[in-house]
Amino acid sequence: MIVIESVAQMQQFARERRGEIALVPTMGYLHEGHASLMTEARRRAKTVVVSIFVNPTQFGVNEDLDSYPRDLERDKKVAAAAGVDVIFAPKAADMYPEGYQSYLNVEELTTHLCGASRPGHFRGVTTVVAKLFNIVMPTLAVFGKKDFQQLAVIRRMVKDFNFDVEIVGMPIVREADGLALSSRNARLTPEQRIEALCLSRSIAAARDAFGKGERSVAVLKEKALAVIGAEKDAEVDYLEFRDQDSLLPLDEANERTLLALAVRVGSVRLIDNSVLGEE
Ligand SMILES: Nc1ncnc2c1ncn2[C@@H]1O[C@H](COP(=O)(O)OP(=O)(O)OP(=O)(O)O)[C@@H](O)[C@H]1O
Ligand SMILES: CC(C)(CO)[C@@H](O)C(=O)[O-]
Ligand code: BAL
Repeated sequence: MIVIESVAQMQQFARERRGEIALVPTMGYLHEGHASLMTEARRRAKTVVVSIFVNPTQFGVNEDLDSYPRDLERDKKVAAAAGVDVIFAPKAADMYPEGYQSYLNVEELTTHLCGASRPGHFRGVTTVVAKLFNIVMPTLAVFGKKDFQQLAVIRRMVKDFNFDVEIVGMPIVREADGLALSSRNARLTPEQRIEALCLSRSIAAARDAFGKGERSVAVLKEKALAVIGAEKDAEVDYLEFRDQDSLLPLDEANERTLLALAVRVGSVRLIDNSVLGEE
């Protein structure tokens, strides 16, 4: 495994391997969720590139860019164990040099859910992912369904801008107790780590009621919110039942309905989701 920091060197490497590259875009502090994406990339392509870049353009001014966990030495071990060929870890000044002024935006899908809570976030995500596609030149890129809206936005961008990249979505990897793996979990205190279970437990409550035949979104929402309301340090950012394609609100739930939520546990904002009719 090699580590490439320079954009120009990465692009040179990609030119030589074009047609056989799978990309796994990440912000680092790698965990088993990321490893599942790397394993899928390894299965599908001859050359696997993992990008590690805490992208400043997707963070709002009062967000956690500075406190976002980083540890390249640890990341190298996780990536090597998953059979990764290249870690691409560029510097912000190389990705956004002086004079930089170009952005890509998906208009409609980004107005909902995380896009509403984090204005400008998805504009930063699509911009950096488009840049990564041009630098790494992958034939396929693997993303996690934990960031369900991000995956939908990227699929839209690829379609609208005719990127010649296959997008692969992978299931959410969870701890044994149900908490979705996330780099930000590292910032939870032991007490908050227990409270953070309210995300997956609220999903379980809604799924349970749905399984018993409840279809009213108002009732399902009340049941899911009650689980989070019982926690001292947990504050709901949003908890929504949406059409999984348009992300628009619904009154009646069905098998394809997406339950997506973002909850602040102390100062740590966590997300989770589930499609009601899926495992
Ligand atoms: N638990 C998980 N299961 C599957 N995929 C995941 C999981 N966590 C993250 N991913 C995916 O890994 C990719 C990189 O995500 P990122 O580096 O932001 O990790 P993260 O753990 O989601 O961090 P954050 O704390 O910012 O939520 C994304 O495609 C994301 O959906
Ligand atoms: C896709 C991504 C790597 C872009 O910075 C990021 O949003 C993430 O880690 O999900
Ligand atoms: N996984 C999404 C990256 C972010 O929260 O900025």
